Amino acid sequence: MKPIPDVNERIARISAHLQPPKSQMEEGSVLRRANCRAKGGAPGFRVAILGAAGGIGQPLAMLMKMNPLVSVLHLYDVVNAPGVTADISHMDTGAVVRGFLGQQQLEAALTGMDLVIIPAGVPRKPGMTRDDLFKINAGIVKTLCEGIAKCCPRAIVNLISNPVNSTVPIAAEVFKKAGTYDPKRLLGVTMLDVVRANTFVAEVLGLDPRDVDVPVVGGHAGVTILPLLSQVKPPSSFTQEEINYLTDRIQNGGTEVVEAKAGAGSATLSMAYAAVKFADACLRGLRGDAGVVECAFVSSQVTELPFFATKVRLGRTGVEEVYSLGPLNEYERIGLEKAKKELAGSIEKGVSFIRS
Ligand SMILES: NC(=O)c1ccc[n+]([C@@H]2O[C@H](COP(=O)([O-])OP(=O)(O)OC[C@H]3O[C@@H](n4cnc5c(N)ncnc54)[C@H](O)[C@@H]3O)[C@@H](O)[C@H]2O)c1
Ligand SMILES: O=C(O)C[C@H](O)C(=O)O
Repeated sequence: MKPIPDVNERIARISAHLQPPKSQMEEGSVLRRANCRAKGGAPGFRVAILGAAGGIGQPLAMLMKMNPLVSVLHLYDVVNAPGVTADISHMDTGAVVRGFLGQQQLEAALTGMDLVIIPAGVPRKPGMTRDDLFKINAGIVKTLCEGIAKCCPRAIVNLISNPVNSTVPIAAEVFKKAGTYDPKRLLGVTMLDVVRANTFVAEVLGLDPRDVDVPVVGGHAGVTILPLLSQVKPPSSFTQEEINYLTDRIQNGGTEVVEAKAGAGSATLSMAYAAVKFADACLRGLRGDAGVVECAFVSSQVTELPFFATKVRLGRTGVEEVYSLGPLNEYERIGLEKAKKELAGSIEKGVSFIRS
């Protein structure tokens, strides 16, 4: 009897025809593949998830395997990647799945990727702030971004690991050091704040959440999460009591889940949903779809801070336009000042982690 090849070997054989020529991994490859795709020729984009065996990583991997824009899905983790890969690879959807375990396989996981999604790192427990995760997650994000700079410097990066307000500046500094920084390609994922805001506002208004659009700006921690309720679509008015309730619930949505999970981690399922919604928007932008607009924490000139979350337009090169805040009411202006004060410190902490 012939020996049975391992999962990666079998997947590698099946998918050998999907490997793009080396030249396609360079600049312009995204455009060429997207153009092919529009004609029904090539099968889609190459996506890596770093931290794929985690609470977010697993459902995120499952949902990305279901995304028709994805042709190749690389699942990297320092533990359990083979099991998750074997499991996800049995789904009868188009994307070919490959698993990568441990630091020595990081480069293989990253080579040729169009989009890298990073949910690697430790989550909060009750009583902790997101900043309490800095000590561990800063180093993890640094190492992973060094790999990206080396192996897929043109990839779009979706950074989920907390504290996002500091990990995005860390990633930017790593890329600057490597000479590969493109601010249009680095995005901190704040989509869960928008998802929550849409849900909670819809509850108050008695609407279907799918019909509600709440811009959430600033950053991704406590008072830096600033919902702009004056700009809700469809246009709506709220009592001051509703504004206080909604702002507080949106700002503390993460803590609500951390406390409910009572030590077993933070939001994973709603986060995987939000991450896929955001990644799908990035892929549609890469494909060349018009009018793809989402909120994200990006390099920005909207305020005096170097990074800020606002609505951005996503396109073939990543963030193609960063929208301004629009008209704010007095309540939101006060919230903005508080958000900026806290954000400034978190951004500086991330920058100094790499520079000093
Ligand atoms: N941006 C957001 O809105 C948002 C929402 C929820 C959670 N998060 C953050 O996402 C992160 C992950 O949360 P989780 O619940 O999935 O945690 P988890 O502990 O369940 O999973 C994290 C995974 O990362 C892996 N990992 C650790 N070090 C790694 C490394 N060096 N390289 C690759 N993988 C590594 C772990 O093995 C684990 O599988 C946390 O920092 C959490 O705070 C962010
Ligand atoms: O709250 C957390 O620690 C996780 C995440 O940032 C969230 O908003 O759910």
